[in-house]
Amino acid sequence: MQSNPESRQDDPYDTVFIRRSFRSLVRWGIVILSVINLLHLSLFLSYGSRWWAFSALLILVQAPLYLLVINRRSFPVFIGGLALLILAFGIQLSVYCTQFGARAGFHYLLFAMTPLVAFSGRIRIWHKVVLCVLLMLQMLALEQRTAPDPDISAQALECLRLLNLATAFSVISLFVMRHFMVVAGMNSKLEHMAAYDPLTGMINRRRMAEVAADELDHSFEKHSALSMILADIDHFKLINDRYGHQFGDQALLHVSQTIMQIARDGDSCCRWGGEEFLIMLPVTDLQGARQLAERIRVEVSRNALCLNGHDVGLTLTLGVVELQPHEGLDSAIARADEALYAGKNNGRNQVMLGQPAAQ
Ligand SMILES: Nc1nc2c(ncn2[C@@H]2O[C@H](COP(=O)(O)OP(=O)(O)OP(=O)(O)O)[C@@H](O)[C@H]2O)c(=O)[nH]1
Repeated sequence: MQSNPESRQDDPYDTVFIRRSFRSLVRWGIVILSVINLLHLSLFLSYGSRWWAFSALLILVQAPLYLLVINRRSFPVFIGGLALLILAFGIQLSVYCTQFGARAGFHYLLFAMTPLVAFSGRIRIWHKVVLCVLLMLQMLALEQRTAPDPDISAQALECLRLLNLATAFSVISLFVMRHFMVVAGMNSKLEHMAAYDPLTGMINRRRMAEVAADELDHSFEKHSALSMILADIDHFKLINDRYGHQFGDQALLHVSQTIMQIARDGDSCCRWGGEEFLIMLPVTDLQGARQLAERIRVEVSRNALCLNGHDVGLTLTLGVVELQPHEGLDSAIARADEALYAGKNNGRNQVMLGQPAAQ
């Protein structure tokens, strides 16, 4: 069995998707950190504090680490750069808190680290809990800091506190919202993958079972007719063997497109299996379904596929049934299948009507 080298089988929370999402969050975090550092620098400058020099030094030290984390594809380099960055950030906050006291609110920025810990992939859950507890302890320790003689005015301290508080709030909101959007987007992609055939774009067997159950209920409630067509490409194995699987796939696509063009809006077209298609026709009786099946058959047989300048003809055999009152999906499909194979035995390239269900 092939496995993805990037995914770890023993940890369901560690997926390629989570890792990509985490890296993207880290990139966002770096952009935000750069902006905060610049804001701190300009605040120190505007209030005439000599701490602007420390702030500028931090920017110079952190810049190469940003590049290391942003550009590297190798995990050890990425995680090493990130660890150094987090260490530098932790030291930065501790120094600021020691210098200005908790009143300046630098420790609030530690809150903003929690989404990064929570959304990371390779760290196990209990390691994340330990990291969050460590963050909390550091925050509580910094919260106790007092600075009787900060090198800055009370007004500047208040500005710093508001800036740090607003930053922590914004970063958490941004990370959580961004992660929600990524997860929601991924979820709808997965739902689509679970319901559609990637080659033809038709709904798959799994989704068709749900659609058919709804159609059965609806036709039962409204006492309306409901029919189905099971179509199978003739001698498809021969086509694959003679012209190759790629051409076989092209043939499947061609037939599926013909079916979808001819079917009406309310009809449901499904790739039922390898070279089999199931079409559900609400409010359609047996004769209506037979006519539609005949149109599909004629259209497919008329339009040959071109391969290296040669025309390769395709034909379909189709089994058609109208569902009988209280008949289940399995029974109707079994009747359509019988009709289809009767058509195969009768020479193929034809539409066969199913026998009525045994009462
Ligand atoms: N290219 C391609 N071939 C497929 C796909 N799915 C199934 N097949 C092939 O379809 C062929 C079906 O062959 P059979 O079931 O023997 O039927 P047939 O050759 O069409 O014969 P009749 O149905 O009796 O006319 C097999 O060779 C499968 O490998 C697919 O997605 N792409």
